Amino acid sequence: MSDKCDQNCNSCGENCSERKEKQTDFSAKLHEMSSIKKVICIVSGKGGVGKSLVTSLLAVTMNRRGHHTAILDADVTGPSIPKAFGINQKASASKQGLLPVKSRTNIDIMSINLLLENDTDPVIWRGPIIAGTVKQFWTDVIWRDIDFMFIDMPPGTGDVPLTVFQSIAVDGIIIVTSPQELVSMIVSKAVNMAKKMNIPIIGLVENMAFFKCPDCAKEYKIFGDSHIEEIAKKHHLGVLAKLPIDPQIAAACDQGLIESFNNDWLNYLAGILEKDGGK
Ligand SMILES: Nc1ncnc2c1ncn2[C@@H]1O[C@H](COP(=O)(O)OP(=O)(O)OP(=O)(O)O)[C@@H](O)[C@H]1O
Repeated sequence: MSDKCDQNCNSCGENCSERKEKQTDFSAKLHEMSSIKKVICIVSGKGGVGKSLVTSLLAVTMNRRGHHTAILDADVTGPSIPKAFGINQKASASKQGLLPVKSRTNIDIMSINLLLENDTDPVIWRGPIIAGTVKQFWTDVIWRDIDFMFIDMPPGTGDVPLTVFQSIAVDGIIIVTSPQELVSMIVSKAVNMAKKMNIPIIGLVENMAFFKCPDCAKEYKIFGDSHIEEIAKKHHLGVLAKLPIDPQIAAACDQGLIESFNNDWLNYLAGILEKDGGK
């Protein structure tokens, strides 16, 4: 029996000979020195729709509005957060736990790329190891006085998102989509997963919704007409933001300067998050 036994086999992860019942509660305990008021997951039904971009911009927006903000990069096989923030240094540790790296504007960040020796090393791990790593970002990192944590989830509805939802106390999710064919089905999958896990859906964000010509200000729908309003209505959800295709934002991400990019795209969403408390 573990020295920490609280007689609750249901939530205990120890492989103990005296186990009385199967583990059904997979929730993981936040590090004892951490304090996080709100945890928001950014998800997408498929890859490449701009989930990491929305996570980064949302963290920057909330930080500018005076909230102490953090990003947990759960996209372990495709971690793009450190690059967008221009972070080159590695994470350090104290005796008590791992310490997130601070961005230029004081956003706390943890990502697998802050732990690997080389940023270009591929993470060739199986699902349970990846999921275990994300869990450790929750249990072993000291997240001090965080108002809003944003989790950049891996794309899809597979093993890792499932483990994250089971182990981390998530307050809500934001689903990112783009105006392409198949999106309706893919959003439905993400919505249904959240419903099955009993996690509140804050709403939808459409990325790459249009391109605004810098010369004549005409808007072009590069990926065709959007069906986001119908999809949102079908699931009784709100559309929280529509982001344009903007070459400047792509350049800012590539140069590690996302914090210097000025826009008001996510202000409405920020207001909704604030209304629900968190600071
Ligand atoms: N609105 C936009 N305008 C211009 N470039 C964009 C926009 N949204 C995303 N991009 C670019 O598209 C690429 C993919 O975006 P991002 O990494 O955010 O997607 P993702 O959904 O997180 O991808 P993955 O599922 O692979 O993790 C990045 O290079 C990003 O800079």
